[in-house]
Amino acid sequence: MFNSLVESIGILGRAVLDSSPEGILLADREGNIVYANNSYTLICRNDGQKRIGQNILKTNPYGALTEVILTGQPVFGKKHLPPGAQTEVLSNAFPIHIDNQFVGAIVFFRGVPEAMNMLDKLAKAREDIRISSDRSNQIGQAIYDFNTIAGQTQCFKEAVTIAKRVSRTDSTVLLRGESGTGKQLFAEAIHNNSTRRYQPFVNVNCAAVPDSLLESEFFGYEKGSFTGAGHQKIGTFELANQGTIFLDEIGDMDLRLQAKLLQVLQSGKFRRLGGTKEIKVNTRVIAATNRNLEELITKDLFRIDLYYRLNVVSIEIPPLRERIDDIPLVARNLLPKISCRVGRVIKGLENEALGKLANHCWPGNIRELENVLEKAGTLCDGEWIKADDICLSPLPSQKPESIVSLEELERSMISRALAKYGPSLAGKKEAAQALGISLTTLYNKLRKFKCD
Ligand SMILES: Nc1ncnc2c1ncn2[C@@H]1O[C@H](COP(=O)(O)OP(=O)(O)OP(=O)(O)O)[C@@H](O)[C@H]1O
Repeated sequence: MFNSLVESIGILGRAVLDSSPEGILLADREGNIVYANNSYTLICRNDGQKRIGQNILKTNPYGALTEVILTGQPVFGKKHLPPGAQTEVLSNAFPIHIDNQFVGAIVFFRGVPEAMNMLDKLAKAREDIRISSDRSNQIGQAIYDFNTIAGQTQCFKEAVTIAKRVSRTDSTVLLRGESGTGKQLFAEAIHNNSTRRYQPFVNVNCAAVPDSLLESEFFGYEKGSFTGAGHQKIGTFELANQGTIFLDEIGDMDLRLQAKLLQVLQSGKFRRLGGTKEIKVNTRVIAATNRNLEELITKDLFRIDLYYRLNVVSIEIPPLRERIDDIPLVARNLLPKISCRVGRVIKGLENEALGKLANHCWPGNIRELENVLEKAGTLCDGEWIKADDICLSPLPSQKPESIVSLEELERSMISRALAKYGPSLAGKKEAAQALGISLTTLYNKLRKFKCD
């Protein structure tokens, strides 16, 4: 068995085994060592040639090779100090079969420090993969550019002109306008028209992330910095480095974080939570709000210094009711999107349908128009939307002289107040105050009208 196994290795087999950086020992089925490669000698600092002919069951009764000889089963990741060796090794050993006959076993091993080093590299590679997949999940895509923003009315064109101008600079921009007017669209278009367009565009909705998590969302954290921080997290400011961060609903940010944000805007530097290293970023900031920041300042809900810092260039996006003439153009622009959503081609709107849209006051702006058209596209039976396909929520301003029920009036005022102040808790508080009712009453009415 001894000689036949040695012969079976052949010249090529020896050359291959000798070139391996792993230590290798081969034993026949009785445990007699028939081969040791060069790396065996280097790793164990023990002459491999002297081991040939020794029986592994006697010389190393607890090693991986012995275990395979005794059980016929492979052994993985066994840590062990071989006899005569000066360092522990980490071994994988396998049985060898020829013509279905168990003829012996082979062990591959590395010195533990070297194996640990490889495990470290593996862990690092895993972490790199996790971080980059985290990044790709968080980095949004800026799709829109100025060609896709529809609007021909004077007030709208003025907003677009300022946005185009500012896109060529690195200035901080504050986009203002009611909910659904297209602030996000403007932010994307500014990024895509800037020299940063091939860099990340990262979108953070300050109202959607709980205050307690917003800080770590912005600045990231180090592993172990708090219970549950099992790994390092890169914050959105760092993810947006060289690119643009879009801080949507900035008026809903909590005061403590406003102070931190101001500090970062002033210095361009921050530390991850639990971190000691200062991280410097070159991130362009575009903020947006549908709240009245000046009013929030008077109520001590928004920092005046942050306001000045953000308000370097302010762009007011007009509500749709102030650009009713744009409705045919905007609706036409929305039709390809609507066609995709409803699953068939909608070619356009009949004139009567357009007239009906022009008589509405659009508290939800273009987002509301988009929803109305989607519903109409679903209901219409041809390729053209008719007036009857259009369902608008009843609003008193549709026809000034028309009389509507008190319930309709109430519903409409609530939806206007929410469109003005936003759907967040802070927005609802303000809406309730403006409507002269308590927050609880507002919630009850929202439940009643099923519009919460
Ligand atoms: N000029 C436009 N042309 C075509 N579609 C538009 C236009 N402006 C906005 N939209 C569409 O209207 C919807 C609302 O736009 P967007 O999200 O940018 O509004 P917003 O002002 O950021 O709203 P919010 O304050 O609620 O976050 C989006 O689906 C957007 O694609």
